[in-house]
Amino acid sequence: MRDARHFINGTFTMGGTGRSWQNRCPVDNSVIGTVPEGGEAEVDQAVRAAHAALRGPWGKMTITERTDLLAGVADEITRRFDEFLEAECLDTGKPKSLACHIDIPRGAANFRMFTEVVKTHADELFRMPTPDGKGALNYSLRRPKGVIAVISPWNLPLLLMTWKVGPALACGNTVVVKPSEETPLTATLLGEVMNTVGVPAGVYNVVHGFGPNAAGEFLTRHPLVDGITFTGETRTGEAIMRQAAVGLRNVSFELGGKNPAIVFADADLDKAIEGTLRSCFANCGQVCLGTERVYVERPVFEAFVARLKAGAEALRHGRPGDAGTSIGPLISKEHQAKVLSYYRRAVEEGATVVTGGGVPEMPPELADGAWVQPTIWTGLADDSSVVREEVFGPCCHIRPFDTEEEAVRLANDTHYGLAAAVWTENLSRAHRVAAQLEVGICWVNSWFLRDLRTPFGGAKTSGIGREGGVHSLEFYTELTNVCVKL
Ligand SMILES: NC(=O)c1ccc[n+]([C@@H]2O[C@H](COP(=O)([O-])OP(=O)(O)OC[C@H]3O[C@@H](n4cnc5c(N)ncnc54)[C@H](O)[C@@H]3O)[C@@H](O)[C@H]2O)c1
Ligand SMILES: O=C/C=C/C=C(\O)C(=O)O
Repeated sequence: MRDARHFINGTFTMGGTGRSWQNRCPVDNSVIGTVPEGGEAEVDQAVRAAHAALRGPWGKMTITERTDLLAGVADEITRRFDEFLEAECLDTGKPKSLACHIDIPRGAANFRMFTEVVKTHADELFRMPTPDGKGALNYSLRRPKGVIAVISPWNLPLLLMTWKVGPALACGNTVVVKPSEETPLTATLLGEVMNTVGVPAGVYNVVHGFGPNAAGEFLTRHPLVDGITFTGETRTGEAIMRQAAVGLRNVSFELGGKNPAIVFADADLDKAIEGTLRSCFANCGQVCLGTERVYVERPVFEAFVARLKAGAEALRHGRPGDAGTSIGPLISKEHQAKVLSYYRRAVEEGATVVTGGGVPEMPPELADGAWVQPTIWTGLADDSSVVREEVFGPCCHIRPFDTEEEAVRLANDTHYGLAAAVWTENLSRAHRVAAQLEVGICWVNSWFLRDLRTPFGGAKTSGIGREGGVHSLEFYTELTNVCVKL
């Protein structure tokens, strides 16, 4: 059994609500352990601890002392790599082969990289003429924003949580994290790391619980919270924005997507198939950046569909640690029901099911897991709900196109605007199309290739703001302009 605990002011605690829930592993629906449900009192304790820590040793550290500590956090995550891997795979059921390349290394990298950003970024300076001819100098100072509320989802729990905690702490803030109720373990484990490394009490806090009218909402409404960074569904973002309006707290949102891939006839088809198999099916399709709409230029449409089908059918469901496993379950039985409802709706809306569409046959000991088949459709109308709504499962719809203009129009025909992938060997076309796509991230001949210095976020209803590199500093710091008359 692996029970989770809140981590408040450097101490692990069950809190005082007396309420808890059972954390289940989606591989077989077995109980992993108990998670305490935080309420208003736990959130208040955590936020007050974080607020006090701003004025304690943490707030007095030099930038070198602070970044040395955070580099130590990265080292300690790496030293305890196997424990983080085990915990993440228990919570999510994802293949270890995936988590050991993506989730856990990025957990460490998110701390290491932002120590570099805060040490190396340049401040703005403007020289200003004055009537007396002596002039004035303006320069900007960056101060921590204060207490940051971090609300994170379940699909890449450690990666997405540390993507916010890393820069927030590097900038000198303190944090209260409300991890997804589905994935409490790695956030808890990170509390042990903070204590081992010597990060002062109150700098990193975790309160477990649910969203609406529960720990998540209490946290975003707390008057001592100075900024809210959230990754999750667009509708949750709208709710959090309303909560943040009271007291005018700033928000940074990374939200949903219905991401297109465009495959031109001149693409290297081997690369396009390999990349699209990953973008549609990696993490069982539960990646915000993942592809759910594929547009393929007509001359290669049939070949592309046939090859993607073969690739999807070659994926092997299994336990996270089994050697042949290439796809895990969805996060929960509840999410399985949602994804399967889209599988049914696709058929009702007239789709041709190229492959999948249901639940795979699993051995009896795994039969109660949240498994679904990788699924490919063709033939849906552009306005069908399966083409317009985010499913967040291992599925895509493939549609042919005839011209570059048509492909761009179809790709942009959505209220979302997170990511796109363009597959072409024509350099001019790649640049031309990328410039027209209404997205925060456009990959050309690749997918999920991440340089952590680059701006990351979504256009339209896929987000507000950008994080990454110096863009994270924009959110996690307040600027003071100092004007000095010479
Ligand atoms: N753009 C990105 O970078 C990105 C990355 C990963 C996931 N996502 C999106 O996340 C979604 C899947 O994750 P999810 O199901 O965990 O999202 P979710 O919105 O249901 O939950 C995310 C978090 O918000 C909390 N929450 C819910 N209601 C709240 C409220 N009213 N106040 C405060 N907190 C609240 C939840 O408890 C959870 O911790 C998908 O839509 C996916 O596209 C986006
Ligand atoms: O599921 C969404 C994936 C988001 C990835 C990142 O936020 C990242 O790579 O920083």
